[in-house]
Amino acid sequence: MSLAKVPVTIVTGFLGAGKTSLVRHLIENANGRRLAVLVNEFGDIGIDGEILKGCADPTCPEDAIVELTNGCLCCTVADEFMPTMTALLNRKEPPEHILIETSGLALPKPLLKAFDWPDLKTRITVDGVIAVADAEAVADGRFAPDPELVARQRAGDTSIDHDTPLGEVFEDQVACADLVILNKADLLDEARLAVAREVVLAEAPRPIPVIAAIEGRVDPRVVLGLGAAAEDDLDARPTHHDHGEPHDHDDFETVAITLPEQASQADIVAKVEAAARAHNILRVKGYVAIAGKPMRLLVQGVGSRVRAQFDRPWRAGEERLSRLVVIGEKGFDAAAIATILQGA
Ligand SMILES: Nc1nc2c(ncn2[C@@H]2O[C@H](COP(=O)(O)OP(=O)(O)OP(=O)(O)O)[C@@H](O)[C@H]2O)c(=O)[nH]1
Repeated sequence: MSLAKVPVTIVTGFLGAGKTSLVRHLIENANGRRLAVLVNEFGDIGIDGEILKGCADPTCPEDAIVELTNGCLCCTVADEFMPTMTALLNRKEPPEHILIETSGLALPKPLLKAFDWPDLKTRITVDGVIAVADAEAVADGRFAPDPELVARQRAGDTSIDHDTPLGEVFEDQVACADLVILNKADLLDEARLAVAREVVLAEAPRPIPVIAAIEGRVDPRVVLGLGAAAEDDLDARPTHHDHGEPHDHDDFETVAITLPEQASQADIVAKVEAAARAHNILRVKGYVAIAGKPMRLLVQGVGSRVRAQFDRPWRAGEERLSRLVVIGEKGFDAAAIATILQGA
């Protein structure tokens, strides 16, 4: 057995920023390197795992893509995370690199701490923490209330205060990162991209590279092999929960809404857009059955931007079930959203 530790890359980033797109790109461009992927999502519908299994190949076979949907990885370390990691490491052909996609609501630091456990530390090293950010959302000030203020504060070197749950999650993710990817660069011009970059740099507690990307397309050599050994470097990665406060998941709410078969792709996209305009929805994703279509439709919304594509045929015997997971800040009006989505 080799004594070399297996490198692990943790991919963090807010809901809908492009983590799955990045992981998918890394699988597709593995250059023969044997990969394993662990995906964590809140909610019982594992959509990211489904998407990623769709691009499984010999270097990253389907059974090396594992999904844990039972909540926060770091809260299930003993019961789920450790056994899963051990099983991946004990595969007959062990992975040469492991990618972990965290839930968009997860704080990466508590997970990072799990790698400091003796059981894992002897076998694994955290090669790097990659934070994927939605460049448009960052430039729009959806995480930092006022990007210009942030830039001014940065110039004055005062620390920036966040009191929104969104801001806190974003701040913790950037604070933990070895590299930030400003994804969705296609949606911004150079000037707004520069604003987004400023916001990220203002958040980062230490100098880190910030690179722009579209659909997570970044050269794997830039993302993998950072050699950060992040598990030995926890103090450089501050979090809102360093002082003993437990983190909870109460700031956000997830509901799964079952829908009847939809008349057309345009129909369901229009409904999701309408719901997102009327309510403060952070993320929508799921599969939908369209009348007369043998393929299932993958529907994804981030804020009010909605995308849909047919991904694969419904399998023989598989129920043509349409279900969308909707995530919002706590207290959002799930019933009203369901009414819009279920509307005829
Ligand atoms: N315009 C644009 N859309 C993108 C880009 N990258 C991803 N998307 C879309 O953004 C949505 C979210 O992408 P994902 O890769 O699933 O994001 P994620 O961070 O994994 O999402 P969660 O796992 O739900 O947090 C999808 O509809 C993607 O097609 C990009 O570079 N440009």
